[in-house]
Amino acid sequence: MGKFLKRCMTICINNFGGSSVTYKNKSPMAIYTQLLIWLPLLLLLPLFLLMKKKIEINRQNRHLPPGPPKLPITGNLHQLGPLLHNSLWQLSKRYGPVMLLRLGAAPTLVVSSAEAAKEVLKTHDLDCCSRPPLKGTGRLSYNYLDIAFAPYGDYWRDIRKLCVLELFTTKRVQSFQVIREEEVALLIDSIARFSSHAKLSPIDLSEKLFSLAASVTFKVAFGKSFEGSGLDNDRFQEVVHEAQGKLGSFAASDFFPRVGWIIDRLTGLHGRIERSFHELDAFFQEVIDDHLNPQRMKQEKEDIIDVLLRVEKDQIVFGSVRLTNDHIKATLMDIFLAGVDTAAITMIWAMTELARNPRVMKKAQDEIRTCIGKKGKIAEGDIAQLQYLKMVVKETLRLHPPATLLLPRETMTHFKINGYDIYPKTRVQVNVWAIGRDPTIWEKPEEFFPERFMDCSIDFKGQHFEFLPFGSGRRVCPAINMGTSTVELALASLLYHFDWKLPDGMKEEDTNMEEAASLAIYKKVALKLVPINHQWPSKCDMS
Ligand code: HEM
Repeated sequence: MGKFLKRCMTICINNFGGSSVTYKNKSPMAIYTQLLIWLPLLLLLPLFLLMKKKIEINRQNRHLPPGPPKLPITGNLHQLGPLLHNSLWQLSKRYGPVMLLRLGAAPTLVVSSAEAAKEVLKTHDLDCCSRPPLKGTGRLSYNYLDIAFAPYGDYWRDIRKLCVLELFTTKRVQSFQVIREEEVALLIDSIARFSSHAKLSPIDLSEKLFSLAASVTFKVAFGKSFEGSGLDNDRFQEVVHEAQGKLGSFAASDFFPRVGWIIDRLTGLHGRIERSFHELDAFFQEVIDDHLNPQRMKQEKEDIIDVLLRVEKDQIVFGSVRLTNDHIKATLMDIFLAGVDTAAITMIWAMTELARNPRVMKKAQDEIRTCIGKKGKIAEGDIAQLQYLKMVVKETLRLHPPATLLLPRETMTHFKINGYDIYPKTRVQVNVWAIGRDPTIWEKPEEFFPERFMDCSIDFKGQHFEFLPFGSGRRVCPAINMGTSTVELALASLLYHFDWKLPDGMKEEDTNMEEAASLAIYKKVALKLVPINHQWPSKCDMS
């Protein structure tokens, strides 16, 4: 510091014309002006240097989580493949369960163990329960008016409370039971017709189950089926799919905030997101207008639009939220984007695992057929008895959670995990897919073995950090009951009514298990199985 002051004095003296010759030649006014310029600098410089020194010391003291070496601009992006959860899993084996990457300009914390997940989602839930502002999510959520992508704050708390109290209560979910039973019955009928006409031909179950999830959601949200809606069913499903694809695709502006938007325009992503947004917006506006039409036939039960319009009309203010049409559309967007694929993907993986594990398939069918008998139809009230089926669903979600990395979170404060410093504005990804395969938690983790959940208290409500298909903490999925109700009823009915065979010549071990990425991770190759109408043994066979 002494040396520094001496240098400053020298500079000053030189500038004021320290040599007697120059000094003498200067007017008092010029000297005064020079003083005015340099004196504050002279006084501030030590302060500036002190601060610089402090920042350097702080930087040296920062204890950041380990992570792979980075390239100058792109950071770690080059180390990631199309299946992000898998690339991150491989990297975590090398760098540990708490790992820091830089994806473009975005520091990203990746958590891959149950203990670290508990730190993030429970101990530090409040420090990191915001969402990063991303290109696709911003546009499709009407500028974050939804629940899933809104940043943490009063607005998100109020809109989430409103939806939990009005849309996702047990009572409301039960009120949609009839819809689920009707749609599942239609699916079973269509498969039964197919199997009696095209004997021993495979059916595309992936397509059937996506349609089922979309039809249930459509009816729950809009109060009528595709057929009666006058909307183009195929186009609607396509648009929902496309929107999910856009949310799952790489947007340069999410990683390079200053220049990324140029790349997104050049690659056409910007235009594709806009198109998806406008098509879905037009669908939603059409059904809202239809609900507002005074000539519309009064429905017996309220659908989701009825509920939201009622809240809008009554001007019920939940905290800061006063609903408008954009809030209703953003909520509908969440229900379609978060609800359709997740349920369909779970059913498809469950049927895939059962097809390549005939022992498990038979055990599940025996349970269902014994409990239901020859009643001919499964009602939602029957599901509570089907304990093995529930274990099958859990085992499916352990190995194939649709949201492999949950939804991205963003930190809001500085805190420590395992002694590592985590700074504000860091993205957080919890790799629940990797945790579900952790050999220190799960014996023979790659094996599909539902019995592991027998006499075991582990469930998926967010309290067991080794099993988090619905997330945990403040941002946990608010619609767990709604999601699992469709999955359980559909699976029970498929297993009750049909025996399922692999297509001719195919062995269990040939089943394709490849994954593909969208907003959720789905089965890449469509699941095709042969349905055979179940023949109940005659009385004498049974004896
Ligand atoms: C099997 C079905 C489902 C699965 C596996 C699933 C999974 C998830 C996951 C992992 C999250 C993120 C949690 C986190 O960030 O910690 C989430 C959030 C969410 N889910 Fe689900 N979900 C399912 C069904 C549904 C359904 C049917 C709906 C709506 C009808 C829905 C609506 C939401 C919403 C609105 C959020 C955002 C919550 C927030 O950020 O506050 N989900 N879900």
